[in-house]
Amino acid sequence: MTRTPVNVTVTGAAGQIGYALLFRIASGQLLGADVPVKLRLLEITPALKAAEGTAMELDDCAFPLLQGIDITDDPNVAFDGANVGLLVGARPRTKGMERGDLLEANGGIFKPQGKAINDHAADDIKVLVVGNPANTNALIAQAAAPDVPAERFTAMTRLDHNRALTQLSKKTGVPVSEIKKLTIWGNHSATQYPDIFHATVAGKNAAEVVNDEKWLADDFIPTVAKRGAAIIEARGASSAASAANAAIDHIYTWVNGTAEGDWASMGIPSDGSYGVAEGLISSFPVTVKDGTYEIVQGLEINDFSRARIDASVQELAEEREAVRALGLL
Ligand SMILES: NC(=O)C1=CN([C@@H]2O[C@H](COP(=O)(O)OP(=O)(O)OC[C@H]3O[C@@H](n4cnc5c(N)ncnc54)[C@H](O)[C@@H]3O)[C@@H](O)[C@H]2O)C=CC1
Ligand SMILES: O=C([O-])CC(=O)C(=O)O
Repeated sequence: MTRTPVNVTVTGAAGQIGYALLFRIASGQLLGADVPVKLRLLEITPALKAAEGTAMELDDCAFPLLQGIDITDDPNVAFDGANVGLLVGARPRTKGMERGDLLEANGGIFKPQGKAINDHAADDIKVLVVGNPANTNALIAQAAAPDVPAERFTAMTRLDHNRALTQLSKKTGVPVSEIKKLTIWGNHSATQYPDIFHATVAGKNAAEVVNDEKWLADDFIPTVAKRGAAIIEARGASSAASAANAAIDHIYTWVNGTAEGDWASMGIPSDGSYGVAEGLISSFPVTVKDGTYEIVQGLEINDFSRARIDASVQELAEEREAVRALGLL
């Protein structure tokens, strides 16, 4: 194999998403079946031993594409030469914590990681933030990396996109493979807006096929937006394999492109499109070609959608103000 390996850095590698993610990266599902990878696992010091255990298991898979594993608790080492950064490790909210406490705790994680990316990553670095609150954590990391093009910092809403695909498939009886152009707008939070008005189901407009605004407002949207909480309730732990799967989908799409006649949802820095304040990392419909994404332009936004997009964007603006007040931007 002569191709130069791609350096993939995963933070929070010993966590539950990390465990579901690393084996798929090493098997070629992140970048392609012919792309060799080197893994860099970043963890906090007390979790290094667990990360070593995962690395031992990776060794034991004898993946032909896996050309090395480094484990470290130093972000400067973890991101040295990184081509892809999957920022999964984050401080989850625990009892008694206010949102502001969470933003502050995560600032302590994403600011130094952003700086390490700025100082050490490869020129083509692509960053996906998974750790919550993903959009605002991405903003913190981006702000700490002024030498990296801002558009390289993205946040994950692909899990929401995939959840919406399945809910729509169940409602219409049409397989997910025949559902296109669905959009998640806004924040990866309960305010997100899954939009089917431009989606197609077996070639027909999805909203017309469904023809049930009550289902849309009272069933579909809350089911998708609150799915994370429903998984925690059912499993006793937050989504892990589905989150890892969405991270794989997000990067695979970013590197290999969207299919003709379809688009994906990505949390990306707003250029002001669709009235989303510039600079906020908000989810948009995007097409991707040659490793570059573009916001789908010209979609008509009806009143139903407008109110919901605005509410989620308002929440993002408030989160930005909160981290700004904490000196994290
Ligand atoms: N955007 C999305 O759609 C989703 C986001 N998430 C979020 O992903 C994050 C990770 O979830 P899990 O893997 O289930 O959590 P987890 O608690 O199992 O693992 C997190 C890992 O991050 C590590 N970590 C903490 N601080 C770190 C630092 N400074 N550097 C490197 N590693 C660090 C911890 O030691 C731990 O091993 C959470 O914030 C969760 O809310 C989860 C599901 C979906
Ligand atoms: O809700 C959570 O804590 C995990 C998450 O982001 C999701 O499953 O969408």
